Amino acid sequence: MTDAKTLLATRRSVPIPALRDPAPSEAELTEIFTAATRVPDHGKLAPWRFILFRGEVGAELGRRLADLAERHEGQPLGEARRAYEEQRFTRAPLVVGVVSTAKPHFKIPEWEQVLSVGAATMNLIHAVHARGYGANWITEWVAYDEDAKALMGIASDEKVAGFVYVGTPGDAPSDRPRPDLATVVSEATLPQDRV
Ligand SMILES: Cc1cc2nc3c(=O)[nH]c(=O)nc-3n(C[C@H](O)[C@H](O)[C@H](O)COP(=O)(O)O)c2cc1C
Repeated sequence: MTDAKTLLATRRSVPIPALRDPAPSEAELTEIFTAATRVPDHGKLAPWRFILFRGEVGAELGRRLADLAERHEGQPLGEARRAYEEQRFTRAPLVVGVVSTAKPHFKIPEWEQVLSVGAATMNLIHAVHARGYGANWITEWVAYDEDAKALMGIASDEKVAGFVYVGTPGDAPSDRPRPDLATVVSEATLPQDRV
């Protein structure tokens, strides 16, 4: 298990084609989802849920999403595009759909519920990486298309936070530039006195 300091300092997304078998075991997945659901959550609403896409169901959903894309676009998909859509849930050993179930609440702002799904997604990713696996958080059109959501069993009042692709990384990915802290961190200032 990678220690927390190293994990936070070094984690980065693994390109999806570099995510190979094996996926985390079922016992590891239980630990990973336990970590993913251990997040700040104002009001203890658990305003998120997780869907595992893998195996034959993942393959069949990919085929149906390819058909849906074709219907939407009104013409046959090219060979490469069809393969891409069909392999949406099989190009990594496991894809976790993270769904926001945030809704209006008499006390807890919906915005705070939405923030909690981001925290859950990031905890999921860190828990995956801590165990030596790799992850990549993407969305793409299927996250925003109501017909695609219905195919994936996601209600119209739910939102897709992302699809987290999970597997064993091949090569370590090179890093990418990170923000200059001076541009994003500042001391609070007092308001200017107005005359
Ligand atoms: C909500 C969300 C959705 C994203 N969707 C995509 C996507 O559809 N396609 C993509 O290439 N990257 C997407 N990204 C960015 C990837 O996660 C990207 O690999 C990542 O930002 C790289 O940074 P990292 O190395 O720190 O993980 C998304 C990121 C977030 C937070």
